[in-house]
Amino acid sequence: MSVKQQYESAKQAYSKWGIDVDAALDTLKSVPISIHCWQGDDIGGFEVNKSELSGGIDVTGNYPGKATTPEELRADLEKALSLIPGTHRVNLHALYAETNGEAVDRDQLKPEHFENWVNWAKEHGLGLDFNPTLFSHEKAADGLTLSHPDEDIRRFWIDHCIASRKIGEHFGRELGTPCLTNVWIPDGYKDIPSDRLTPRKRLKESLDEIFAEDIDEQYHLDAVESKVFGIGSESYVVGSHEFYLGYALKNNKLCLLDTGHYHPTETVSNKISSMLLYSDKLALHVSRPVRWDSDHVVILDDELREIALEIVRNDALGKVIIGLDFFDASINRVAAWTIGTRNMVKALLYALLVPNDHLKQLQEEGNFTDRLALMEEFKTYPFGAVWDYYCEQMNVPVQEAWLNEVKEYEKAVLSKR
Ligand SMILES: C[C@H](O)[C@H](O)[C@@H](O)C(=O)CO
Ligand SMILES: [Mn+2]
Repeated sequence: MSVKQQYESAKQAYSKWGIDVDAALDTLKSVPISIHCWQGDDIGGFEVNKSELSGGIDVTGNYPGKATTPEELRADLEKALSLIPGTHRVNLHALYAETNGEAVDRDQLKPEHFENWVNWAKEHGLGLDFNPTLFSHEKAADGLTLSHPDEDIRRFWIDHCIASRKIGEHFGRELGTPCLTNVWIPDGYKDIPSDRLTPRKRLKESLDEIFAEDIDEQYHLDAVESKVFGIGSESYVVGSHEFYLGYALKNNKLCLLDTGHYHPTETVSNKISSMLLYSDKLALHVSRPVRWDSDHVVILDDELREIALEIVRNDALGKVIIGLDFFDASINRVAAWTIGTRNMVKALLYALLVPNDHLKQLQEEGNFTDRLALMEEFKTYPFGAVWDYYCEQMNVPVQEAWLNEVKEYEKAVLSKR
């Protein structure tokens, strides 16, 4: 049977439950995933005075062929994007600035340092998102930035974040789609603090300065990302979940939930509905923590499906901004992007093909037997046939055919680096 014939047969199975598969695919096409550029070069960036990766995060593995120039990184992203169905976005960090060999410190960064990225995004019809980089820098050597006791260091990072918001606004104006600029800081302590409040007060004051200027939401959105611990900040993180939840609600900012930034049995899927009762929008960094915030490539596991279900069944596709955050240097990096992003899109498709309203009704009626039975049966409905058809329609390889393309790219391009 052809992909189309299998699709037609799958459509019939879903139509029994009133699910319009064609409409689901139309919806899916309109959902952008923000693909993080940093999977392509192990969060190295292109700064002239490059520092080692710091901030309590780590990339392990030494698979050959990582991008070492902006041109290589963009070429690798293009390859991955050609294997992922849909129109997506690319998420940049400040350390991906291009400064023509001149050392420009982060507080001095300007939109012009990202012109190549903007032109490239225009050429490929992509939106851009942005992150100030508050790690891998001598002024973050002790793991403190916006909450630092030293005023000069704080000033430097505040200015960097202000500069980053202007860069994000520029992206939004140039590309006609708002840029999400997300602030994540590594600040915290290895051992038990004697004062948890003072650093948090300083962080709050720094954020107030950073966000003092309003930027039109048509071009730019602000997000803040919390964390539970990092390497070297095991006992205390200044920007905890509660800190940013409070800050975001009070100041009309987006909370960004990274799926690797919570206690191991705490799930982001269970937070989305609560948070959307109090904010119009929130943002995600979808990652895969293995025992810690290890940033493994996203797989189609239960939690990914549950996150997608929470977004879809709560009618929140326009409210939850979906970004990815993983970095694995032990496998082909183009494959890592492709696997992780295809899985995110697959999870959304899965969620669109579940009779969500019927299942909600069953719960309201207290019919938990039918609820469980159907939720389980839908796991093996012919979702794969719909996915294959979607890939074919979107002119990207069907099933594992993309892997051969990555292997050819590795042979022709990556292996020559
Ligand atoms: C590089 C990313 O911005 C960084 O991973 C941050 O988002 C994070 O999740 C830190 O743990
Ligand atoms: Mn993150």
